[in-house]
Amino acid sequence: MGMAALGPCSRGPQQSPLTIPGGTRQSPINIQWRDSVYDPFLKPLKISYDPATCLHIWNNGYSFLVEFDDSTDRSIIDGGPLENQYRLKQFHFHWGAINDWGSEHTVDCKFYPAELHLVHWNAVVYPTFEEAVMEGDGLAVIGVFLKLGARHEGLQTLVDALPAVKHKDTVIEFDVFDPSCLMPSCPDYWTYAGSLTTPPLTESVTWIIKKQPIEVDEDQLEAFRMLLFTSDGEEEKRMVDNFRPLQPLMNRTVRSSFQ
Ligand SMILES: NS(=O)(=O)c1ccc(S(=O)(=O)c2ccccc2)s1
Ligand SMILES: [Zn+2]
Repeated sequence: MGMAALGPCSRGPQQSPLTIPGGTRQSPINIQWRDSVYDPFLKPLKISYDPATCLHIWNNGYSFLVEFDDSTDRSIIDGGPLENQYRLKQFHFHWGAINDWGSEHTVDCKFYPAELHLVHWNAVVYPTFEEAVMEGDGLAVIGVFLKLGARHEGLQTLVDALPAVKHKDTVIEFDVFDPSCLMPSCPDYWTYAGSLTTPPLTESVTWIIKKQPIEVDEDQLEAFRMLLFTSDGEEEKRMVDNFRPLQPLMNRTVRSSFQ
C-alpha cells in the first residue's frame, strides 16, 4: 500500500494522499523556486488554438471540462520542453472551498485559490489519446494559477455557461472559445516530469507550469463553487476542494525557462 506522502507544505483539510505504489513521478508537487534549475535550452512555448475546435462543457462529477475536437492538428502546442507538437483535448480547473487553497501545485508552499489545466496529447507518436495516456511522453499539461484580483473578461463567457452544467453528467454545447485568452502575458514557466492528478494517475505528463498567475474575481471563483459533484435528484454536494494532495518530488528536478 502507498505510504502517506508528507509533502513540505501543510494545506487545510487533507484526505490521506492516494500515492501510486511504486510511483516515482507523481503530481502535483511543491515547486521550490530556489531549487529549480534554469535550462537555457528550453524553447519558448508555442500555442496555436483554433476557437472553432471548441465543442462543449461537461460536468464529469470531478471538475468541469471544456472539450475540443482533437481529430486534427488545429489546436496544438509545440516548443517549450516538448519534442513533438501536442493536440489540445480539454481544459478544466481545480479549486478550493475558500480562497486560501484550491490549486494542485504550489510555489514555495504558496497555494492559489484555483489552477487551470490544459490537457494535450502526443498525436505525432500515438494513434489515440487513450494510448498516449499510458506513455511517459504521451501528455503535456499546461498549468496556470488563478489568483484573486480583477474580473477576467475572457473567463466570464465560460462562467456564464456554468449554471447549465450544475449537476454531474450534464453537458452543454460551447462552440467558440479561444483558451489562449486564459494564458498569462509572461512566457516564463517551470517544467517537470509528472502524472495525472486524478485516476488513472498514470505517469505520462510533461507538466508546464506558468510562473505568472491570471487574475479572476471573487464572483468568478464563487461560480466554480456553485457547481455540484452530485447528479440531479441526489443530495447536493458542492464541487469544491477537487485537488490532489502534494506528492513527493523523489528523484526529479524542476527546470525553469527563466533565470
Ligand atoms: N488533473 S490532470 O490534468 O492531471 C488530468 C486528470 C485526468 C485527465 S484526462 O482528462 O486527460 C484523462 C486521462 C485518462 C483517463 C481519463 C481522463 S487530465
Ligand atoms: Zn487537472
